[in-house]
Amino acid sequence: MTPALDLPGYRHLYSGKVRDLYVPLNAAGEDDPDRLLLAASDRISAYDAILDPAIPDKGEILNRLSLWWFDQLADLLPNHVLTTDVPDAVAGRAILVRRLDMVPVECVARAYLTGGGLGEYAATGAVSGLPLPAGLVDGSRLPEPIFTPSSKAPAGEHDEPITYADVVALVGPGRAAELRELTVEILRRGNAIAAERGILLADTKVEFGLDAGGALVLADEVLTPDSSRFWPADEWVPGRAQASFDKQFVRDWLTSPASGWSKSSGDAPPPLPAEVVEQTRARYVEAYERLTGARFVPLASAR
Ligand SMILES: Nc1ncnc(-c2cnn(Cc3cccc(F)c3)c2)c1Cl
Repeated sequence: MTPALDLPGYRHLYSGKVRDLYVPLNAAGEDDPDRLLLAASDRISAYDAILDPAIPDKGEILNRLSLWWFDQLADLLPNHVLTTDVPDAVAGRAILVRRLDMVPVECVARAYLTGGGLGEYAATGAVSGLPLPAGLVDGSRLPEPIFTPSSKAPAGEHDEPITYADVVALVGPGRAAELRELTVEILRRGNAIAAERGILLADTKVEFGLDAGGALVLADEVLTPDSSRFWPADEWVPGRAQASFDKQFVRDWLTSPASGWSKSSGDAPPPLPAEVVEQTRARYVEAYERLTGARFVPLASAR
C-alpha cells in the first residue's frame, strides 16, 4: 500500500484501508492534544483488498458526503467536525476534528439483512444476540432497523459481533441505550432521505466519542459508501445478492473472465481497467449528487 502522504506540520498516526489519521503538531513539534486530521483517500477496497489504481476524487466525494450527513444530523447530536480548512495536499478530502475519547464499540445498524449479519442469522436465527423473524433471506428488509454492535478488532482483523449485554458491560446501561437509539435513528433518517433519491442504505457503521464533558459526539465518517452498504433501490430483489450502488462495476469486472483473477485464488486482485475506474468514479459522483441535490465540483479545479 502506498505510504500515507507526508503532511508538513502534521504527524501521521494511523492508516485504515481507505483513510489516514494525522495529528497537528504545535510550534515545538509536539502533538496537538485536542485535534486530529481525518483524511479520506482515493483508495478503494473490495474483497478485503485495496485495489489498484485509486479512484480519482473518491476521497473528496465521500468526505463532502459525510460532511453533508453531519449537517443533516446536527439536530440529533453534536459531531466532531471543527473545520475543512486543511493543507492544500488534502484539500477537499480531509477535515480537522475534535479529539474524543472513542467509545470502544463498532456501532452498526441494519435496515436490511445481508453479509455477515445474514450469515449469523442463518446459523443462529439471531444477529448480535437479537432473535429475528424466521424466513428472512439475503436482502430482506427488517421490520425496523436493528442495532448489531461489533467489537473493535485489532487492525486487519474482522470485527466480532457482540451482544447488547456486552455493550452494557462495556459502557453501562444508560450509555448503551443511547448508542443503540442514536445508531438506529441515524440509519432510519439516512434511509428516509436516501430512499426518496433511489438509494437504499442496507446497513451502516458509526463511531462515537465522548468529549471532555462526557457528552456523546458523532465521530469518524457518517453514511458514506465506505461505512455503509449503498444499494440502487430500483434493483432491490430480496433472495439474492443485491447490486452495490458504487462497487458493482468493480465486482463484475474482477469476477469476470476478463480479469483473469479468481477471488478464491488468494492472489491480489489485478489492476482495474481505466473504464471501470471511470464508471466507479461516476457512481460516487451520482450518489453524492442524488443525496445532496448539489453538483460535485472538485475543489482542486475550483481553486
Ligand atoms: N474525533 C476523533 N477523536 C479520536 N479518535 C478518532 C479516531 C481514531 N481512529 N478513528 C478511525 C480511523 C482510523 C483510521 C483512519 C482514520 F482516518 C480514522 C477515529 C476520532 Cl475520529
